[in-house]
Amino acid sequence: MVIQESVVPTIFIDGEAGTTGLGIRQRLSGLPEVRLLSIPDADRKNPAERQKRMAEADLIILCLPDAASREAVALAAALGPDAPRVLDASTAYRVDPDWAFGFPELTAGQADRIRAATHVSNPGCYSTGAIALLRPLVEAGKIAPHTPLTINAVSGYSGGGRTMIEAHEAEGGPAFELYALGLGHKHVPEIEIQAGLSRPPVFVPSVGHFRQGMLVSIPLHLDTLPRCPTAAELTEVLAAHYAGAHEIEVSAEPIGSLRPEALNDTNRMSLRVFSHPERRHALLVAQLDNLGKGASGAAVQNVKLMLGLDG
Ligand SMILES: NC(=O)C1=CN([C@@H]2O[C@H](COP(=O)(O)OP(=O)(O)OC[C@H]3O[C@@H](n4cnc5c(N)ncnc54)[C@H](OP(=O)(O)O)[C@@H]3O)[C@@H](O)[C@H]2O)C=CC1
Ligand SMILES: CC(=O)N[C@@H](CCC(=O)OP(=O)(O)O)C(=O)O
Repeated sequence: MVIQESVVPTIFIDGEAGTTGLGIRQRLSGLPEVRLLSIPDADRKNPAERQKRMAEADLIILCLPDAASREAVALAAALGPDAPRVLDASTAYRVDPDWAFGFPELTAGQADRIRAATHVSNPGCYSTGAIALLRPLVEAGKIAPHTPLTINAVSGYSGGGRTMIEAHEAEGGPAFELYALGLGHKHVPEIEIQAGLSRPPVFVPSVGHFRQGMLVSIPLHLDTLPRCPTAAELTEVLAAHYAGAHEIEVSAEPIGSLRPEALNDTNRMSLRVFSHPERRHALLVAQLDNLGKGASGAAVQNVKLMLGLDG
C-alpha cells in the first residue's frame, strides 16, 4: 500500500521504554498507516521535550504511572487547539465520565464512542477479564447488579511493570503470592462501574513466577441469581454478545484445567463457564495475556478505532 506522508497520522508514545509502551511500539511498528515519533532516552522524563513531540502528534499514547499520566494530560491540554487526542494506559481516567472506556466489545455503540472520542482510557488487565465476563450477564439480567461477587485472579509478573520484572528475573520472586490484601485494589472501581454492578466485588489478585499470562475467575452460586440460570444459558449470553468480536472467543470445550499462559503473545481472550449442575455452582473464567488484550493489544485495537484504521 502506498500512503502519502502528509495524511499518515503521527503517534507519540509517552513511556515508550516501559513494558506497555514497548509492547505498543512493537505492534505499531508493523503498521505502515501510522508514523511513530520517538524521544531520546535522556529526554524521556523531560516535560518540555515530551510536550514538543505531543505538539507534532495527532494521537499520544500514555504508558506511564498514574501521576505521570495526569501530568502528561495537562501538558497536552496546554497545547490548546493543537492538542492531540489521548489514549491513556494507566488507571487515572478509567471511571472518568469525560473519557471513553477503551473496551470496544463492552456494549452496543462502545466502538463508535471510542472512534469519536478525544480521550480514551485503556482498561486494566484484570478488569478486562472481569468486565468481559460480567457486563453481558448483568445487561441480560442473569446477574443482578447488587449480587455479592468475588473475583479471583492470577497474573504473570510483567503485570507489575519494570520493577516487578526486574525483581523476579534478577532475584527470583516468590512462586506465588496473594497481594492487595487490604482489598483495595485499584481495579475494583472500574470493574464495578464498567460491569454495571451496584456493589463492589471482593477482588483477590495474585501473582506467580511466570512472565506473562492471566486467569480471572468468578465463582457463582446459580441459585442466588435471578431465575437460577444454567451454565449453558450463561454461555449462550456470552456467545451472543461476542459473536462479532475478533479478539474474544467463548469456548464450551469440556476441559478440566486452564493455564494462564495459553494466549501469550496474542491479543485474544477466551471466556468459559464451568459448572456442577447438581450443586448449582458455576465458575466464569477469562484467560488472556496481560500484556496483549490486557494492555498493549487492547491499546492498538483502540488506536485503530480512533484513527479509522479498523476497516
Ligand atoms: N504491565 C501491565 O500488564 C499493564 C500495565 N498497565 C499500565 O500501563 C502503565 C505503564 O505500566 P508498565 O508499562 O507496566 O510500567 P513500566 O514501569 O514498565 O513503565 C513505565 C514507564 O514510564 C516511565 N516513566 C515514569 N515516570 C515518568 C515520567 N514522569 N515521565 C516520563 N516517563 C516516566 C518509566 O521510566 P523509569 O522506569 O525510568 O521510571 C517507564 O519507562 C501503568 O499506568 C500501568 O498501570 C496497564 C495494563 C497492563
Ligand atoms: C501483577 C501486578 O502487579 N499487576 C498490576 C496490574 C497491572 C494492570 O494491568 O493494571 P493497570 O493497568 O491498572 O496497572 C497490579 O495489580 O497493580
